[in-house]
Amino acid sequence: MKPSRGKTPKKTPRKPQNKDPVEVYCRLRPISEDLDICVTVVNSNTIQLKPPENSIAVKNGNYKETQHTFKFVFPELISQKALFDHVALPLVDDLIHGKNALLFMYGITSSGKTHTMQGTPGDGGILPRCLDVLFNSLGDLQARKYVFKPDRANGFDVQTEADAMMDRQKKELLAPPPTPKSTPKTPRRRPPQNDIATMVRVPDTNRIGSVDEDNNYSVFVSYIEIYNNYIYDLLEDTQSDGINQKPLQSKTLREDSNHNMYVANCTEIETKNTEEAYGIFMKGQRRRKVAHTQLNTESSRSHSVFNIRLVQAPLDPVGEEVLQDKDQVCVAQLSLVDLAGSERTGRTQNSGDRLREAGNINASLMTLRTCIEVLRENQMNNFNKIVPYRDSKVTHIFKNYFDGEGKVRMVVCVNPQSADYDETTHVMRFAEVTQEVQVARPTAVKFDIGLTPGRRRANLIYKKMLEDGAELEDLPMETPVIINLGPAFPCLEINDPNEDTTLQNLIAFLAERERRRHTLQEELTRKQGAFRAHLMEMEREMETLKQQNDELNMKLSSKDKNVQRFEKRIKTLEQENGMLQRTHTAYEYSKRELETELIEEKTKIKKQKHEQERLRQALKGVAGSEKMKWEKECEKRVRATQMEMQTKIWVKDEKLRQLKQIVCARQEREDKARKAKADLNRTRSPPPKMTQPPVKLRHRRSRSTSNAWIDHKPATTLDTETVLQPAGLKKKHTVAVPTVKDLKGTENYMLTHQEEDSKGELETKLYKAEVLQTRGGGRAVQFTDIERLKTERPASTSPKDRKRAAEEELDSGEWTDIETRCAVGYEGRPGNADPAAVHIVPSKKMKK
Ligand SMILES: Nc1ncnc2c1ncn2[C@@H]1O[C@H](COP(=O)(O)OP(=O)(O)OP(=O)(O)O)[C@@H](O)[C@H]1O
Repeated sequence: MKPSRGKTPKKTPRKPQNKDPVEVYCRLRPISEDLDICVTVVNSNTIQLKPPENSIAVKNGNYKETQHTFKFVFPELISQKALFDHVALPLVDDLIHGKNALLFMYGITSSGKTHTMQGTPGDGGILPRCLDVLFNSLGDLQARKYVFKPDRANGFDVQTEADAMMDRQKKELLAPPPTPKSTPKTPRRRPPQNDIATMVRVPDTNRIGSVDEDNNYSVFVSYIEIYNNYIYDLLEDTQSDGINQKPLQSKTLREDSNHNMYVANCTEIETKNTEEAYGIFMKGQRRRKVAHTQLNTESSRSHSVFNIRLVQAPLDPVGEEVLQDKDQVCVAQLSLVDLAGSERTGRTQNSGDRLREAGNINASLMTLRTCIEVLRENQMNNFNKIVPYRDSKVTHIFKNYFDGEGKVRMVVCVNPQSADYDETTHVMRFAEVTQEVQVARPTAVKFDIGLTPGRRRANLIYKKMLEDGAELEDLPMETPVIINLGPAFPCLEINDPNEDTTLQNLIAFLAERERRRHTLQEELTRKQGAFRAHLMEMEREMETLKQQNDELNMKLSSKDKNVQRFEKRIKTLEQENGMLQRTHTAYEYSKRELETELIEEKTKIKKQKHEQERLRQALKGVAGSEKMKWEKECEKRVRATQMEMQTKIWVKDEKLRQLKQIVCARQEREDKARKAKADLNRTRSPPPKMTQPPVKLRHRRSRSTSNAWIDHKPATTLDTETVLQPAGLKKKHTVAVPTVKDLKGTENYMLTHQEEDSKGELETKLYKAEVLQTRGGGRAVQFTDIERLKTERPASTSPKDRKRAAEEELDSGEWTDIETRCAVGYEGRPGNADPAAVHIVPSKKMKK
């Protein structure tokens, strides 16, 4: 009989087969002591459910306690190992013997399904233990990597060790350089505290003893999840856009040539030890969709399926390599399924995505229940109803386990708390129905193709002897293990004396053996000869190769030297580069500092300029206002002085007027006498002492310009009827009050002043002056001479008296007053009638 090929659940076991029921185990999870429980363990197979007061059952009047029986009941405190040994270890054994198996966790949310499947680092669940036991059992019976290659149609190709080595080298060359691990942040990732792959794992030390040593094995794993009724490959290498990994694309289900369902283009990774396989599982686990719900902090939102496929094929007759025959490749599969927990949305209070997920989870679990129920009905009543596997991906993918052959086991996880009672009763009902479904018993793989058992061991011994330096001649030529005489003896039991078929069969069998033995012996002899020749040829080749090897070694060492030289050079260049970079950085730094300083200086200058401008404006304002103030003050003072002068002049005019009256009266009396004595005595008045010119000489008007002069005669001046004119001046312009305008056209000036002396005589004084141009364009009057005319009564006046009187007057304050006045010059401004400035020539008195 040919071994099963592609033994993943087969749809068509055509001959009548033995069937086994689905085995259902029940596991209770431990809960807090202060919570009410509704489940009690009756015995190792039975649990009892008691409806709590607030359950729907009680509200509906159903107070009945119910008992449920399972293959085995694991109480709360059962260890992971005990559960594994009981439930999953036989499945690993089956896997090694080429039998398919399906193990799934079922239960409501937060009942301990994931815990049972995955466990904790120190106390692994079913999955890591399955891997441990599998690899412990296979040991060095594993084929080299890539000897078995997935053929992309759910089967496997086999290739020689040499080809496999080529593939390995290619993979190593193409492998990207190791990059720092950056796991994208996606909602699929579990919190790091649960990343148990990073923690210490305690492996299971169990191993299956009955592994066929004349086969080679390879383990392939794949990990998928069914989320919202879409299949995702959790091991798929997604491309990254630099920040995030691209989301996973959903996969489709296909049927292979043996009518087995498989996920198309699903990543299947060949692994050689538990750590590698477990690492792959954890990689997928991080991508699995989990979420926080009211009832479980890390609730699985999808069904997950971890597939372990064990590929095996017999060794060739010499026990060296895998037999190069695809037909002899056997594939068995163990599917470990962690179903998402059913949940009542009323209790979880989910909304949005969680609600949609819950809906899909419940719908797929409902389809599973329906399928199981229809199957059971079909089997019990011999119906042929269509099982709605296709209604959900989770049932579609496992269709072959129920329709084909394989062992199916289920662990029903139960949370014994009273709050879960109503949902737990549903689970119990489903579990009981499932136990009634029968699945075809799988058959163990058997490679009965006439190859001698033990050939691997013989080959190893042979190699060992060669390694130990045994001579070719000493080697046992008749290696008993590499040939055999065909299949085992047929059944020799004879129950009926007349039955001769058995003997005939035996005769035929022995004849066949005889013939085979003969052929084999001939073949052996021929092979020995060929082998010797081959060995000799190999020796020669080996010599040649040794020589070539020496040459290559020489070349290699010279290349090594070159490489070392280049490495040194690279090192030096790197150091130089480093130095340059440091210098560059330092320069960059100082450049930045200087730039900052420059900006600061610029800002300072700008500020200073601004400040200066502000001060200039302020000073301008202050100067303007000061100037105006002083102008006003000057104006005020000038006006005051004018007023004073005006008053004095008025007083004097008044006096003169009174004097005139007196003089007129006297004139009338002394008319005749005065006319006779009309001779005027002229006394030269003492010339004013010039001290310092009030204006700079360069401002003197040129004497050649004009000879015109101003005769300043106040209106009160009395006519003395004497001729008293300044010498040398011709053009005369008489004014009562001179203005700057009057002064402009002239160089000379004369002021006529009259007053009455103590004796009542009228004295007329002529103050002569020069008109000078001032710096500001005005005019200054500088007195240069005084002439005095005294009109006296002839009777009372002697020349002696007149001289004395004149001297007295010279010394009197009156004179001083006039002198002081003569030293004052008025400076006029163009367009301004009043003098703008006064120049004072210090008098004798002042000097003193
Ligand atoms: N046998 C057990 N011993 C100790 N803790 C357990 C056990 N079973 C479950 N738990 C704890 O109960 C919590 C819920 O368990 P778990 O996540 O396995 O539930 P679940 O059935 O997978 O839920 P869901 O369907 O929502 O994913 C976890 O914190 C887990 O550690």
